[in-house]
Amino acid sequence: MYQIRTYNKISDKGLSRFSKDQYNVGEDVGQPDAVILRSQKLHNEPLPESVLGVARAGAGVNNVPVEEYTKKGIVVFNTPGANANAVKELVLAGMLLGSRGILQGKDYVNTLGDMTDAGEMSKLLEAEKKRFAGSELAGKKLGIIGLGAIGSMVANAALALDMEVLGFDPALSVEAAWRLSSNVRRMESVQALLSQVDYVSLHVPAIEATRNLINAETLSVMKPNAVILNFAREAIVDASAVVEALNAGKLGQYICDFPEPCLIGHDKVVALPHIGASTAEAEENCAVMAANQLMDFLENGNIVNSVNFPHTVMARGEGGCRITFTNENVSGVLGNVLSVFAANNVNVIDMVNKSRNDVAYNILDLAEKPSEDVIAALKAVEHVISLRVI
Ligand SMILES: NC(=O)c1ccc[n+]([C@@H]2O[C@H](COP(=O)([O-])OP(=O)(O)OC[C@H]3O[C@@H](n4cnc5c(N)ncnc54)[C@H](O)[C@@H]3O)[C@@H](O)[C@H]2O)c1
Ligand SMILES: O=C(O)CC[C@@H](O)C(=O)O
Repeated sequence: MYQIRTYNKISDKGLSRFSKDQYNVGEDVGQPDAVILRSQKLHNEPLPESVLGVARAGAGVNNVPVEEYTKKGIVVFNTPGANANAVKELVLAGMLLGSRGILQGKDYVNTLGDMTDAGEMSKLLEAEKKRFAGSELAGKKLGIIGLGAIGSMVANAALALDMEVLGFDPALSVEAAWRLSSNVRRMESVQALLSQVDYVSLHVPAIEATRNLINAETLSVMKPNAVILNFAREAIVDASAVVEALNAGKLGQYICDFPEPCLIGHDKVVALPHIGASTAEAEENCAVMAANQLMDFLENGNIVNSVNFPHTVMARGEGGCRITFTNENVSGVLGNVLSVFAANNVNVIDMVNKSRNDVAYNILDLAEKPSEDVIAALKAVEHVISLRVI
């Protein structure tokens, strides 16, 4: 039986992918082979040595100590694009909240609970509604920083709303470029983008290069009425610099999915409780994708959508036994492993060897299962980090 530990509320549609006769799944699983989670922070949570893979049912992996796990040979997966539509829709809602007096108008109407005369109420509302007038999105400039799964969807939707869209993404993937409308104007720097836009939406991962991407300096080039939308991560925006800019009349509004104490109650802030991906559809998509990836990894050794290991897939063939191993990405390791097979008359039928940064990953199909001594000799090869017999 494979053991899967879960953190957070993972959609049943995903968890039911794990067949009951092959998988034991739950929050209290003691010696897990794999972990599936959403936003649980794993940085200070020691994982048992038994863990081979960690699947983030979502896009961001800043809650997982990826570098540390890579050194241990733990494969980290995410679910690219699986919740992108949910985030896109909330960003659109965020832009509408920023452009019209929707929340303010609703709050005002709710103060009229003591009125009993409908005619009086109607007269009052018609007199007061000018306080809640807004402007349209059509014709406004939206800047998007990060044009991956979410950013490209937001860009295309904004174009459909007749907005002018400017984008910045120095590492745009080919797939993302294919998804993106050619009407998005490419900008060469964050500053150039920020200085022109009425709205800016952030869709970059929280990594060292994007920490406090929005700060006092970058804020200083923005239009005084501009609206920042942050549905990416807290760490990307210096919230105290944002509050200062809002208070000084140098920024229009801040609309985000990441409340911080300094933002609470500010009348130019709309802060939501990290619900960008909280739709039934997104939760299901992420959970199903994460579960499928984990099953393929545990049962076949295949690696799809990992953030730290190379994409490695080999169809199951005639072999009687499959071995996978991870090694430090230095020369000679594969040769030394194959020498162990040769010295012990083990026939390798098929194999694939891929590398990514400091790690290499290998799948080998063998004619038959090698002896325990051979497996021990393989594990002892210098620079081999971990090895499984499937
Ligand atoms: N609010 C939520 O619930 C929610 C849900 C999903 C994702 N997210 C966040 O949104 C982020 C983006 O998600 P995605 O699915 O679009 O990911 P993605 O990987 O498809 O896209 C990220 C894009 O950012 C670009 N990028 C990286 N560094 C950059 C930089 N310094 N400047 C400009 N562009 C840069 C990449 O090239 C890539 O195209 C995630 O990492 C996650 O933190 C939040
Ligand atoms: O699981 C969630 O609710 C949030 C997921 C989101 O932050 C992500 O990075 O995909």
